Amino acid sequence: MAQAASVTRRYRFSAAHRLHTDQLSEEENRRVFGKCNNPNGHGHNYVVYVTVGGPIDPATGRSLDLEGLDRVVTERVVRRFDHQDLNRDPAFTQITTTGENLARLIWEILHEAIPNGKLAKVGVVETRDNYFEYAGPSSSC
Ligand SMILES: Nc1nc2c(c(=O)[nH]1)N=C([C@H](O)[C@H](O)COP(=O)(O)OP(=O)(O)OP(=O)(O)O)CN2
Ligand SMILES: [Zn+2]
Repeated sequence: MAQAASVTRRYRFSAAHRLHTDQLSEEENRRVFGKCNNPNGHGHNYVVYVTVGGPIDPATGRSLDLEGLDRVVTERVVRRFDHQDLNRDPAFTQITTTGENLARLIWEILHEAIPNGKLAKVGVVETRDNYFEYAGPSSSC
């Protein structure tokens, strides 16, 4: 029986954002999001870790074609977000541009494109100290 393994590949993009939601008043936004609600926004050099898994092909020793993964992530994620204002992205009109939401959005984008349930996890590094992960909807939901 083929053994399963996982591979994690790192990607980068830089983007601006502002933590703000129309569901709260201006004052509540300032209280909840603090300096991250600054109207001028701010930027991050985001690092995205994409983990994919599957059986190891006995002939190649690989569980995944990394070049294929690069194509998908570059076209669908890096090109979409690099040097953009995340708050202007259509996916963020109703949700805040938190790391949690960004990790989930990237997972959803990649889940459509990566076949056979191979996508295991998306990790997003936002700052030196902030790291977010999303691994798909919880089975209990
Ligand atoms: N739950 C979340 N909280 C915060 C998020 C988030 O995505 N989810 N994001 C931010 C900011 O976007 C922010 O830019 C990072 O803020 P902070 O952690 O304060 O970053 P600093 O490096 O400036 O931290 P200091 O400790 O103040 O140096 C905030 N919260
Ligand atoms: Zn931020």
